[in-house]
Amino acid sequence: MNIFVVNSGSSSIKYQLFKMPNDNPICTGLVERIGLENSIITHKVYINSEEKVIKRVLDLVDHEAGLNEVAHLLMEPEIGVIQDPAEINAVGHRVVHGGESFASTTIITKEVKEEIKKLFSLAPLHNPANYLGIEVAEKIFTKAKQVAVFDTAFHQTMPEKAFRYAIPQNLYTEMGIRAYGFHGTSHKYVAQQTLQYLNNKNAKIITIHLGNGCSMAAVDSGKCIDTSMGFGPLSGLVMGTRSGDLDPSVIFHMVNQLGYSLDQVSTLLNKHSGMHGLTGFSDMRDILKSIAEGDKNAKMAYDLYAYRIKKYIGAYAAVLNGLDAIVFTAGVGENDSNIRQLICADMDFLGIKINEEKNNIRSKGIREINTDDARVKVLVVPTNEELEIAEQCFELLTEKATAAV
Ligand SMILES: Nc1ncnc2c1ncn2[C@@H]1O[C@H](COP(=O)(O)OP(=O)(O)O)[C@@H](O)[C@H]1O
Ligand SMILES: CC(=O)OP(=O)(O)O
Ligand SMILES: [Mg+2]
Repeated sequence: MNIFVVNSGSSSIKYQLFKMPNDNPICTGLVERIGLENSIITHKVYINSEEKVIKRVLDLVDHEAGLNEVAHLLMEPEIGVIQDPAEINAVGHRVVHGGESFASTTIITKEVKEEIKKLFSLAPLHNPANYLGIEVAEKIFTKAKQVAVFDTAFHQTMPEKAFRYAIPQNLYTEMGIRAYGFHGTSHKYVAQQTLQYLNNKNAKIITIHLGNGCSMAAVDSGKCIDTSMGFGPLSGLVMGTRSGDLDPSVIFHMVNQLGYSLDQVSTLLNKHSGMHGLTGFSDMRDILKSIAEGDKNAKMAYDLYAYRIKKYIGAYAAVLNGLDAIVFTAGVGENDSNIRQLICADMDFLGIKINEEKNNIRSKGIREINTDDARVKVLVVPTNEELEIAEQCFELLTEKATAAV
């Protein structure tokens, strides 16, 4: 079954094509700078374990232009991996917010699209882009089943005391105001990889996803029991452009005393805060460069970023009542050894001790970076949201096919 996975962001599209049940992608790619001059497509084709990289610089005005170009690349003579869009059996979409309507992977219908649309205001950086990705894929891959995999789904196992806010009851029962949690596909994937690595399906672990957006999850026996993002993907950790945890009084003060509109506050907290607000840069590589150049402000921001994560590790070790492993993943978590070192420093009372040499080794697979005598494993586990999405689509569609027989 050919499953094409689309992860649409506001200005980018990540994609992978799988011939399931084979876990190795046939091709992968990234479209960046959509809507700007000089958009870039990096397309990789894997033939007989050899990687062929194609880079194209184009002006892609929108996601439709981006996905159309990707479809051409999939079919291009010489590097093409299919001959016709009809060869794609399913398109798996990452959809960030599924609210309480979607606890699992779902075939996209008109009604499902309406529900996703209703959740735009709760995930303004993500759901509109995900929705657009679905509309465009429907036009290009007309014969394919369109499937949604929700970031929120993995967190649906949280107990009520973890997902409820202490606000009047009807706001939850009638309006659905509660914590949902995000990056669930990534937390689920790395948690499962970790349980396999530890050979212990009952392990207590903390997964730490540090990408542009950042979140953590407390996972007991493979089930999420708490997570740092909430009603929308804004709370919890300090992120590239998002503030993370903030006393709501700050918002009242900004609106009532400083004259901000609510839209301005939303833009400020979602797009101009986090590391970007603190340093002017959202990309950790730029921040590391500033620190190396002696920028004290950048160092303070880096310390704040690590400190917030440390606090959540303490909290989650408590709610898990024990800890077997902490797991770093995503762009920053997988690549920035300095942040891992800073987060894990002075946590030996919890059994967390990092081996500096192991921490600095770069490799592609799962890596153990704790000292030999540490009680808690510290792991770097590369995430693969696209593979997890393909597997969930495959499972759903083969189940449906079996049920139909
Ligand atoms: N070598 C590196 N050192 C530090 N940070 C890195 C490195 N490589 C990538 N990153 C960080 O990873 C982030 C992107 O992570 P990613 O998981 O791809 O995020 P997203 O999926 O949200 O776009 C970048 O913003 C950058 O800060
Ligand atoms: C939910 C979320 O924050 O996603 P991303 O990290 O892709 O922005
Ligand atoms: Mg991501």
